[in-house]
Amino acid sequence: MNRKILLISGKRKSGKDYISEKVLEIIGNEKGCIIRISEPIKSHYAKENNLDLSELMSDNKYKENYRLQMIIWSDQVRSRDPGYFCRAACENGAFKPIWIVSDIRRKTDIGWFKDTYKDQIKTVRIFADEETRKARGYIFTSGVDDGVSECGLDDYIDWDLCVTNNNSEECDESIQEILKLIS
Ligand SMILES: Nc1ncnc2c1ncn2[C@@H]1O[C@H](COP(=O)(O)OP(=O)(O)OP(=O)(O)O)[C@@H](O)[C@H]1O
Repeated sequence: MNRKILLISGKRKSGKDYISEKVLEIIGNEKGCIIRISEPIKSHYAKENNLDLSELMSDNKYKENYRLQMIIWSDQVRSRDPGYFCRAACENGAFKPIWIVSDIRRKTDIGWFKDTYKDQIKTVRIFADEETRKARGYIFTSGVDDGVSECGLDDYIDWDLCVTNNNSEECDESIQEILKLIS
């Protein structure tokens, strides 16, 4: 199947999930789906450590408590197989023609998608000011915000589209730009 695949990246609380959900609302569930690389990371991690997966999947403190440990554990898995979580995440979207991958964090993620799906890929970077991100609950965490999962794409310049999401006007404009990429 020839797909359109959006790879969405941005710092913590820049609004990756929020914008991905809004784009999906417009595209519709028939055509599109959101793929989260964090899903297989969380489900495998929860299983191994006997944790509550629904709490890990939610946008709350429980997830933040485990974020650093999950990063360390998932890096160990990635060092053996860089595409492991990307491959597992994509199994969830098999039959949909449009995929929105809402949590691209590493050059190895982009590399795996480009190698696997070639010119079906469009990359998007979302920017939000630190002040805005703080208002959304971002608190600098050592080991997370200075690590590769958060900074690995800071120097990536090959984005198909860069957008901002500091307020609802910017968010609406950004959504329109993203939709143009897959029209
Ligand atoms: N344009 C917006 N208007 C109102 N609220 C927003 C907007 N963008 C994001 N938010 C809110 O900010 C919070 C963080 O957004 P979101 O979870 O999408 O960020 P994220 O980049 O996916 O974060 P993380 O990397 O931590 O998963 C959420 O509560 C979301 O509802």
